Amino acid sequence: MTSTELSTHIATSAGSSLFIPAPTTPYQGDIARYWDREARPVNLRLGDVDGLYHHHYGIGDVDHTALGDANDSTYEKKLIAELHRLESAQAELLLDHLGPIERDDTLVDAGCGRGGSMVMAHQRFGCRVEGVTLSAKQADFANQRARELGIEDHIHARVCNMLGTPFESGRAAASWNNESSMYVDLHDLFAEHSRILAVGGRYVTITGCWNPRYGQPSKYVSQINAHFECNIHSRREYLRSMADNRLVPQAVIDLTPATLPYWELRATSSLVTGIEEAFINSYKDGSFQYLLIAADRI
Ligand SMILES: C[S@@+](CC[C@H](N)C(=O)[O-])C[C@H]1O[C@@H](n2cnc3c(N)ncnc32)[C@H](O)[C@@H]1O
Ligand SMILES: CC(C)=CCC/C(C)=C/COP(=O)(O)OP(=O)(O)O
Ligand SMILES: [Mg+2]
Repeated sequence: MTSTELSTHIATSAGSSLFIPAPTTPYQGDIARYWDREARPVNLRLGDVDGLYHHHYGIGDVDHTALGDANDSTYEKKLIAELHRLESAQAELLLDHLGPIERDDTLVDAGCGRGGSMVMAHQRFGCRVEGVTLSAKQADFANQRARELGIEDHIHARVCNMLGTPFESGRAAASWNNESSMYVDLHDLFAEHSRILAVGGRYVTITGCWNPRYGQPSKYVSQINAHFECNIHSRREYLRSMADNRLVPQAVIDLTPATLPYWELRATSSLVTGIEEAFINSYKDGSFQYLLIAADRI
């Protein structure tokens, strides 16, 4: 039994397991503080559009007819709605790859943020969704949104290290990391997903990863790491760590071309955060890729 498994979950019998949380590190304390303090307009203004708050990026073609004339007084509002639509389209694509999910299934969102993807998953499948985040502020926000929507019986966010969750082994029908895998060691991560997933369950991640064909992380990838205090992994590490933990890829989709229109539109908005050029340049020079990987737990 790996140290992660031992420190994570000492099961005595169903329902009476003794849960010992995975150790947290000073780094995870910093990440918790980052997200507790985060309040960027680019995230809050987009979430205000329909109450789905995301901390991930968009995919798909920009609907320029929806934007209208850039000189129109309503243009900024339409641009925010369009950026948000593209971010919600990204979550829809992730959900498309979870496979057949029943109302009595349980899903796990590892690194759930303010819970936008959790709400979308429940609205699509009618199932239960458990989310974990290091940020108490995010967990509270997500649970408040669930109460406002009257779905608090179905979705729940908690402060918990995704490397050591309290969830029973082999019970999750599907689980995912939506732009949250770059904060943890992938072997530890996929060992925990492999533990909580049912045999035949589905794991999905949408992530940015550095491209081994480029050679090493580029300066743009380093800028993104510094901006978010994260540690972007290579595409090779994802596939190797999955294989070592009984996760066999069913689909690997390069979403790089699909995310560029979002970034090019975002770079024209008043909500820029300064990281836009690093994403655009790294996608264009091939050093960075935006991938969806869907894998079966065998
Ligand atoms: C970029 S946000 C993505 C949020 C969400 N997946 C979404 O798509 O909106 C990254 C999330 O990962 C969470 N996170 C980072 N490291 C974590 C860890 N070790 N355990 C649990 N959550 C973690 C952060 O708290 C944050 O909620
Ligand atoms: C693809 C990669 C490597 C992403 C890193 C993880 C991350 C911080 C995503 C966006 O969060 P956000 O929506 O809070 O960021 P922003 O403020 O830029 O919109
Ligand atoms: Mg954002």
